[in-house]
Amino acid sequence: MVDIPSCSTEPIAPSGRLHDPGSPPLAALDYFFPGFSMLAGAIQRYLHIDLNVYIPIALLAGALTLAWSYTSQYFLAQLEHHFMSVVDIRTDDEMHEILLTWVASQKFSKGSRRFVVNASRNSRYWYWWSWDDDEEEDEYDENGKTTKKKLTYTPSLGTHHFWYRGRLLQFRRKFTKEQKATMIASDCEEISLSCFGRDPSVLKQLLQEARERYLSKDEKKTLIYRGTSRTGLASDTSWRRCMARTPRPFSTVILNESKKKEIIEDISDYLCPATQRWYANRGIPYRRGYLLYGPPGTGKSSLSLALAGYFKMRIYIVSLNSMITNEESLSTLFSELPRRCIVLLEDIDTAGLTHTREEEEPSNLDDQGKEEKQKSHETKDNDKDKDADKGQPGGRLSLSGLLNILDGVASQEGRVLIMTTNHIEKLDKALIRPGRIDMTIKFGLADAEMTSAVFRAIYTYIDGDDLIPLNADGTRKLVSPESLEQTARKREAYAAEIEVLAEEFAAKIPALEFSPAELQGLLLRHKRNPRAAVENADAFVEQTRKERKEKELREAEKRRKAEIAKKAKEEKQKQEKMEAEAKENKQENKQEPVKTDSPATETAAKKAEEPIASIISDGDVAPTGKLQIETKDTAGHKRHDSGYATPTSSDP
Ligand SMILES: Nc1ncnc2c1ncn2[C@@H]1O[C@H](COP(=O)(O)OP(=O)(O)OP(=O)(O)O)[C@@H](O)[C@H]1O
Repeated sequence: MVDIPSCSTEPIAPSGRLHDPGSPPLAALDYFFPGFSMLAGAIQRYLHIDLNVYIPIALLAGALTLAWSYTSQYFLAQLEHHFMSVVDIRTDDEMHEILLTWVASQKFSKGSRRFVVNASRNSRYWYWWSWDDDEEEDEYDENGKTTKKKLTYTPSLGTHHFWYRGRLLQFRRKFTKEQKATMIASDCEEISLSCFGRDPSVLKQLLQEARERYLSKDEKKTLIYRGTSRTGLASDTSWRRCMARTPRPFSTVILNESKKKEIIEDISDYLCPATQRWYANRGIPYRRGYLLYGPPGTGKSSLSLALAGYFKMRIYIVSLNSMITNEESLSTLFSELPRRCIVLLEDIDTAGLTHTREEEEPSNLDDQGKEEKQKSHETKDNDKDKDADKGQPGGRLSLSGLLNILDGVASQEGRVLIMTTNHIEKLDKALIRPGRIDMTIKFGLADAEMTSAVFRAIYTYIDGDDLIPLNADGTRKLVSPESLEQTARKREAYAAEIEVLAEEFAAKIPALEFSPAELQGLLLRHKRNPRAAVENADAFVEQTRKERKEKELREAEKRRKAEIAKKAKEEKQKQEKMEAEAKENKQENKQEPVKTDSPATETAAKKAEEPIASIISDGDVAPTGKLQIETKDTAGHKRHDSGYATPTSSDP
């Protein structure tokens, strides 16, 4: 008879002996993984594998791996520290963008097995994955349909090696742990470049090359930067490149030609190196300011962009209406400006900057008056600031804050400052005095000349347009392979027709009623059919007037409601005050009854002691039914104790 141990639950040793469940390894494992010894027994019984033998080996292998990982990391860190050169690039520095753009164009990046792909220019960090802007744009076939859109790639997180000028370099991309919790993913990134050897010159060469390529690529573009905050906090503002645009030709801005010439000559003269010396020799701060004012949509921003394109300067835009704009953030932004650039401050009529210094220091007040006025202003300002402070740390920008920034050390000399506003009348004289604003340019609603110019600007044929003259029905058709002569004749006829239509259009649009932007809106609705635009001009005028009237009515209604609410509030406050005073008087009268020979005061004192019900019958009680003391002033107005006068029947 063979004794089969399978019915036993005891683990067995390879020798055929049962495992001792109390053996140290099993006991320890059982402690951490309850039921492990049962599992080990079953494996041994059915698979004939003794875990008792393998576990120590596995543990040893694990320990060795761990030790290797730590030691290799340590040695690599030491190696990097002593025998490698490393350059770290900060996320908020423009170099970050420059390097990633360079990396995106490299072979190793395209051949990377783990990578980031990007197809959209609208991606927040599209420039990380794109080198050639043209590459990115869609291509169109002759029917105007998109045919293809190139994808661009950069290596994903981790370490990547590549050769540069015969040297092995290392590109590392990683997330920083501390930032992960507070920032969005792309902002947590850190990148570094390293090379073997203690001489970092190859890294510097690479960075220099990347920068030069980047700048040469942007040479023909207008770079637009905006003051933004990554976290939405004013304390975290910095300039972010938001766009690289094909420069807007100066001729496309519709403005008085002599004015345009004047601006260009003024800025050219200012930017000339000799002028800088001239300023320096005379100790005059080397800066120049321009104020563009006028109704919305009349071309203020367009002119600023066109100037940036014309003078090949970057434009840095910050809106003073923005929630992130306060003294601290604006000061930081100004301190980060390059030497030569255009700074566009939009909406300078924004709240906080609209009270004038004249209000604070009127010349016709004596010293005491000035002091009182000043005090009342300070209180007002404090209240304003307090209100603003509720919304954001640091509060809103104040006038003196802005002036400090414009004149202070943070303001870069050599920049062209452009301020825009819709309400020049609201601006403090100090803000626009010479030295801060050296030239003021007015933008107005479209007159007949401007209207026809807007029309021509939209419909004039420009080389490179893929559309050619009108069909018989007034629409334009796509280019077909025609003889050059024929095309030229057609273009001539088209240009003549556009001239006539422009005049017709201008005749239909009432002068000084619509902004160029509004007219452009209408024309863009019919961009392939100028005749339709002319035909629809009357309807546009009617419709826009109607909409404006409705808007005005809505706003008037809103104002009326606000007025009523304000009055009701005031009334309530007045009444509360009267009640409180009446109560106070009553208490006083009770405590020390008024003793006087005057019959009027006696009556009043008697009335004060009378029960309220009897007074009500006299009709001399405040609407709440509480007691009021009434006298008459010299003009015959009844005066309640609150001090507010109401007309009596004797009033006219
Ligand atoms: N004088 C102009 N010349 C050429 N285009 C104009 C002109 N005025 C307005 N436009 C067109 O109208 C649009 C809005 O113009 P823009 O942004 O320059 O106006 P704005 O005066 O800066 O307005 P806002 O005060 O609201 O900022 C643009 O697309 C621009 O092309």
